[in-house]
Amino acid sequence: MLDLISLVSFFILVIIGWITYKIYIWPVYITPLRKIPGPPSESLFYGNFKTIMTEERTCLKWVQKYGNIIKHHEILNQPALLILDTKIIQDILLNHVYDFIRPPYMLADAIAIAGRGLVFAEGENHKRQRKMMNPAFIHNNIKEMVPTFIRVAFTLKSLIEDKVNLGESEINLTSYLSKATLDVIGLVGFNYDFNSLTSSNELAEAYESLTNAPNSALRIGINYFSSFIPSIREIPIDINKQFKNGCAVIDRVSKKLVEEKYKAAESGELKGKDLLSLLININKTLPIEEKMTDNELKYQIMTFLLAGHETTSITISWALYYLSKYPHMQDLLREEVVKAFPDKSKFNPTFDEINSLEYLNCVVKETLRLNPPVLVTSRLSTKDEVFGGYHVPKNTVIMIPFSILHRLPEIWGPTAAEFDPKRWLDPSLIKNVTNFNYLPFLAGTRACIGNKVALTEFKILLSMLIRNFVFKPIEGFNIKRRFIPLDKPDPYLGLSVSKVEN
Ligand code: HEM
Repeated sequence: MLDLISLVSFFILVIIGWITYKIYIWPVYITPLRKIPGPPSESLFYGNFKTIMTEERTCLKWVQKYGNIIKHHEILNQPALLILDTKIIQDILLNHVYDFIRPPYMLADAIAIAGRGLVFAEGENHKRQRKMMNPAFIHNNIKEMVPTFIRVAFTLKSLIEDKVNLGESEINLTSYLSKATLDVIGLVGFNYDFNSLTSSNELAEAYESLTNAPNSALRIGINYFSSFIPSIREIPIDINKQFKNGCAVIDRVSKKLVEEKYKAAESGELKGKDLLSLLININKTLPIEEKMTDNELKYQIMTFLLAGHETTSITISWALYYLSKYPHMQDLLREEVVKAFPDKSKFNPTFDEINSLEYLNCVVKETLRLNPPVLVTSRLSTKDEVFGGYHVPKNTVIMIPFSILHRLPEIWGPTAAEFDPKRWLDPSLIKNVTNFNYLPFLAGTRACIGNKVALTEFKILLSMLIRNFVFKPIEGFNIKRRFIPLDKPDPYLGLSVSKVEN
């Protein structure tokens, strides 16, 4: 009996020792990264992760104190690097892009939802998919999407107008904007009409349940550990059941969409200008070794949804938030839009017309500077590296924090923290801005493939709203930021809305 107790005690001591070594002794005293300056860890569980995601001011102080290469601690206290040095960023994102992969944590669920489409493909697989997909995103194809953006913008405008006409002036715009951009990406991405602005839909519901469930500790824990212990997803609890049901709906609907398009392509009838039709038509012309598989094509559907839906609606939300806070900027933008499109019932801009509006362009750039929906990107080094004279071993997690780079006073001046669209017209400031210190769409080989789609869609939806409505903050309604997984207004963007009378 005593022996059994000793054995169990010994076993427990070994486990405690191993955990202590992994999350305390190694990260603090042994890792080669300990020689790199940085803040002390704030928690054995979160490390400095929460601060990095939510406290830009503290991070800016770290940059002043420790420089552009900062050691910090990730979840479970694991040592990692924050990189703000633009030369090193260029190496990671461009010159040696395939030496840095996405870290495995949090990846299993994302891959279960979106598969190894473009966002989650690595190495040669990514190279092949990207080469094949680039032609679908050329200028001329995006021009063809403009009528769809305008059509959805009119539906959005009518629904908000109906509310205002009913005397409901305080409106939750998050829900409208999210539905509008979902409808847009469904139509331009794979010619699928979610119609979510006006009805419910099983794919929209599955997608919503997977991406917008509340951030409980259990959900985050399962999400994190499922990358290392996949069987966690097999435990029969509600969170896992919902997850599996959601993935099953996405799989079934995406498969059907690809099959239908394949059939149309075989009989030579696939004339659609949506991205999936373009991809299938491009795929037909490629040699076998460059072709996308059926599964890869199916994965792109969810990839477009995940990458292109909320990112765009959140950007419009923040723009409206700032414009409601600063009415003179809202007036300036409205003047520009009214001047370009005097008759609001015939708002029908072309791609070139909408992109020629100077102040609108400044508003989108400034919104994406202060509130890039993707706050940070992470990579894992697959080789030993030397950064700024420091040895960085293989398997180091590296974070590039866009929101901090976008607020550095040495680039953006003393008003870096303020929303000021006109800064983009100041040549002395703009000369400091490069592809590797202003990164709302990333840069280099893995930069956002949909950035022109997003910018044009943003401009058309925002112009439609500003042309038709006046937005003001609701007294006493406090809007905060929810940082994870994307930086969005919390609890939602609620604004007081009235009609522009003439
Ligand atoms: C304002 C809207 C958008 C923002 C701010 C944005 C931002 C980004 C960022 C930062 C990345 C790089 C992520 C990383 O590697 O960690 C990215 C990648 C990507 N985005 Fe976007 N995006 C937006 C809209 C869109 C749209 C509309 C689409 C599709 C039509 C799209 C498709 C993609 C894809 C496929 C990738 C992966 C590219 C690759 O790895 O080669 N995005 N986006």
